[in-house]
Amino acid sequence: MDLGTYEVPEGVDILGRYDAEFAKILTKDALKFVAELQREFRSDIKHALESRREAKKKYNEGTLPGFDPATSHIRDQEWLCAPVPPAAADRKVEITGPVDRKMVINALNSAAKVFMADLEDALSPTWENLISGQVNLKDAVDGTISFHDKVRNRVYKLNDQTAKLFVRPRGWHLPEAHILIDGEPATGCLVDFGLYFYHNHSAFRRTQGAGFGPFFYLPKMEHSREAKIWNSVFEKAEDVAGIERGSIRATVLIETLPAVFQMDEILYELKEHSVGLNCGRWDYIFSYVKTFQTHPDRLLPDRVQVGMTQHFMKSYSDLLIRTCHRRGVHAMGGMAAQIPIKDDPVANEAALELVRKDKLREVKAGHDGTWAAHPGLIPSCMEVFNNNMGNAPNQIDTVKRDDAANLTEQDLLQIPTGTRTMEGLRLNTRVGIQYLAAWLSGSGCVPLYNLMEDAATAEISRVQNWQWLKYGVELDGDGLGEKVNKDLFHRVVEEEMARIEKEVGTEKFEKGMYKEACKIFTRQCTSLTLDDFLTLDAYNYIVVHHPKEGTVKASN
Ligand SMILES: CC(=O)SCCNC(=O)CCNC(=O)[C@H](O)C(C)(C)COP(=O)(O)OP(=O)(O)OC[C@H]1O[C@@H](n2cnc3c(N)ncnc32)[C@H](O)[C@@H]1OP(=O)(O)O
Ligand SMILES: O=CC(=O)O
Ligand SMILES: [Mg+2]
Repeated sequence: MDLGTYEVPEGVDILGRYDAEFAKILTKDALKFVAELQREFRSDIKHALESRREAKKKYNEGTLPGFDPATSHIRDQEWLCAPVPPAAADRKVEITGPVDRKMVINALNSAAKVFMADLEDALSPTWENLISGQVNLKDAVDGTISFHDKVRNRVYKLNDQTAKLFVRPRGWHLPEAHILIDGEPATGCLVDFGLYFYHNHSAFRRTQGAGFGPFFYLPKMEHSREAKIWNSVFEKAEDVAGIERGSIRATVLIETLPAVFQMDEILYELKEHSVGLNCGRWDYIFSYVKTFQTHPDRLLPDRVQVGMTQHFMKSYSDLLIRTCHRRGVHAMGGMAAQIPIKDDPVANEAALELVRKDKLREVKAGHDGTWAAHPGLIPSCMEVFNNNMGNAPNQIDTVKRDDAANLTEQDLLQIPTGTRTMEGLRLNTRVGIQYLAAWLSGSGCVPLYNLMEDAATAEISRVQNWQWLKYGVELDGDGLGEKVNKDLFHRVVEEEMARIEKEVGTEKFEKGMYKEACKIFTRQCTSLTLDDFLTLDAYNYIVVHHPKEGTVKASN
């Protein structure tokens, strides 16, 4: 093999930068496994994405999402998912975060029960982030990961006790443009899953999973047919690795509006591989707007007013708990957006109190665990769950929530109450542009105005602006009564860009990607038809091909 080139199997091309560390992940055999997954499942994935487009067309024509009469037998009959593996029984608090080396160590050491290593909402999917992330995950599973912060002369290493690792690959819609398989970009999540599984299944099962694993989180699905593909991917991976059926376990995020009507069906498809569902509340709100993009009677109030106590959000969480516990698996809660505020103890305590309140609501409702965005939140979240669950690892058998069986389609779709304001429009714009600027620079999760912002929260800002513009809504909550139109929006964009420059400083503003972000965000908010995802268009700006380094073909 030439120095500086990846050795690839037939039909695979690598267009990303060569790096000797990356080559330990992008081995010929690992790439062969990814290519096999791609070839076996590409037509199913294509069909699933086409079905999403057909469903969107129906919703745009006025149909409301709902339970599918054709699968009522799955909802009505009694059946159980495979028993929860002992290694994943206690998931009271799960920390999430991108796969940055230092953060992986900090998350594993955080005293959370689980670390969800995120290749999705919290990660900008640059080649560097993704493949160095795979290096970090492998070193983490091997137990050898370390990091030397030279500026602070601090060495990071794993504690004796660490959180259990779950990995969240990208959603089905995202391509991996640096890896071509038979001339086409690979499916991002198959690259993420395939590389991680290939390199880590054996060590994970030995050291973390007590014979089970690896463990995954599966994002942004809209229908059980997508869960069926994942189940087949898992079966194929188990066969290739020669491990028992049901070794791999996954928690599916219920974070699209169509999927809330498919929770039993999704668990059914993944019956042998399931370890529960999770309330991905931020994408869920995004999906509510997206699903009802052409329904002016279902506009949301300001983003900050759409909390978990709104009837449609509470109904979604209650039904998720009931469904999971009926099927014998975890019902995981979601992410509070507040993070520690370093320089203001009073504001910090107020933020912590909001997190505690959110977690108390979750545990009392019957959730078995929750998400935390930052290590500083783990003690408070853990305290709330321990105080309310005692020594039990979960509430699967104790809080059945049969009362939620009566929740209807109307409950799940009920329009949230609240108002729309100029400040809501401004905040959407300011946050959307700053988040996108960070994402284009390689950071997929950032603190903005003392809240965590990631791809899911930024999506809410984008689609809400788009919808308010499309319907010229009246901003009725601040007494100003302005109607949103293009002139107003362009003025807001200009003023918010000036505010951002003032806040971050001219030097950072000029060096950063703010102007590019503003262009993309403004285009997406004002386009005739709504883009499905902010990150699909933005992805084109972070793809960096290195054709000169190329790849060297090797025989199979
Ligand atoms: C909608 C959804 O999908 S939610 C799931 C996706 N979102 C996430 O995963 C959020 C992850 N969280 C984060 O990325 C960060 O906490 C942010 C961006 C929100 C805040 O970041 P910052 O303000 O830079 O954090 P801060 O400076 O307070 O960090 C302090 C320390 O905690 C560490 N830290 C902060 N968050 C995390 C985390 N989630 N995992 C591991 N370590 C973390 C930092 O690395 C830093 O470590 P150090 O003291 O050793 O240097
Ligand atoms: O992925 C989680 C969400 O809230 O979105
Ligand atoms: Mg999400």
